[in-house]
Amino acid sequence: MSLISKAPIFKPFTLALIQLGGISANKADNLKHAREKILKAATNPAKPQVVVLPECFNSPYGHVHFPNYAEDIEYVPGKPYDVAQSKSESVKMLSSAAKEAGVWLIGGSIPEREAVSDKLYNTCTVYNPQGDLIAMHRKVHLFDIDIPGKITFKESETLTGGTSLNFFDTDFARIGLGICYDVRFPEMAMIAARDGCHMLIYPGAFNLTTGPLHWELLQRGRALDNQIYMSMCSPARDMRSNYHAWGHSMVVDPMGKVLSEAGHDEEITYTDIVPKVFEETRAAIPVTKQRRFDVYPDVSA
Ligand SMILES: NC(=O)CC(=O)C(=O)O
Repeated sequence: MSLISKAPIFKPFTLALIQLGGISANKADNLKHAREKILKAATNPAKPQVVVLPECFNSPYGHVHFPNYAEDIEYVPGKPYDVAQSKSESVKMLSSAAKEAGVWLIGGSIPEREAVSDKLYNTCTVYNPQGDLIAMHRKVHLFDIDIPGKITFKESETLTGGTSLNFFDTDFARIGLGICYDVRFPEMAMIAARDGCHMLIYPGAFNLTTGPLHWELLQRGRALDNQIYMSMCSPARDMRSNYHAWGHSMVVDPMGKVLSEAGHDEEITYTDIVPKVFEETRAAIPVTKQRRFDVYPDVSA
């Protein structure tokens, strides 16, 4: 018997992706700017129910910065979390912004320091419209790449990979979480889909080498393989920073069609998520019912 609870009935909703610009070395400025954009997104005539920030929105992106910006969150899954007692100023801001805006908020990611182990993680926190912290995801797969002459990046110099897969339920959908490089690991998306997720949302920050080649391809691949909605939310590109984010925050439908795509400057996109497409795709191309676990193993089992 599966321990996974029944997913909520999938209903239409609107998703806002905040492709945040101007992320600087000043954390207070980053938090203030993110808060303004959350409230701006929520008051848009599109009336989004879910608002998303990008990966590493409160600090410059780079392993050397993580220790200096890391915050102690102390969230225990399944246990109530008292935001008023939180040691994390980013959690406090995100919680109050979600409450004021009255939206589900996927708070991008921030560097986290777990006090008991002194380990650092790249961590996404999620809030309901009452401002409660209801889910957390620590980037499972660390971004360690070396493309000669192009880009070398080693998150594992300072970070530890998370050890759990995570999703959360709203009143209208089950949403799976990942962060950036996690999208390269199809098993994670496959397991989320088999666990009943209707959509995957990954804050991310691809770069000018992998972005043009892989950003869209990976999202369309994950969407199509699993017949699921898929979205990634990037920071805006800043050529004065050390890491040049690709931008192009995106939403893809279960047929693999790109529904919205930002440019590379600061921008907020609004996209309607429609259950009909999810259901029609699965009915028309019944791969979800044609798996041959007598021939190959079920990685989600
Ligand atoms: N920044 C990341 O985690 C991932 C990335 O840029 C890539 O996979 O390419």
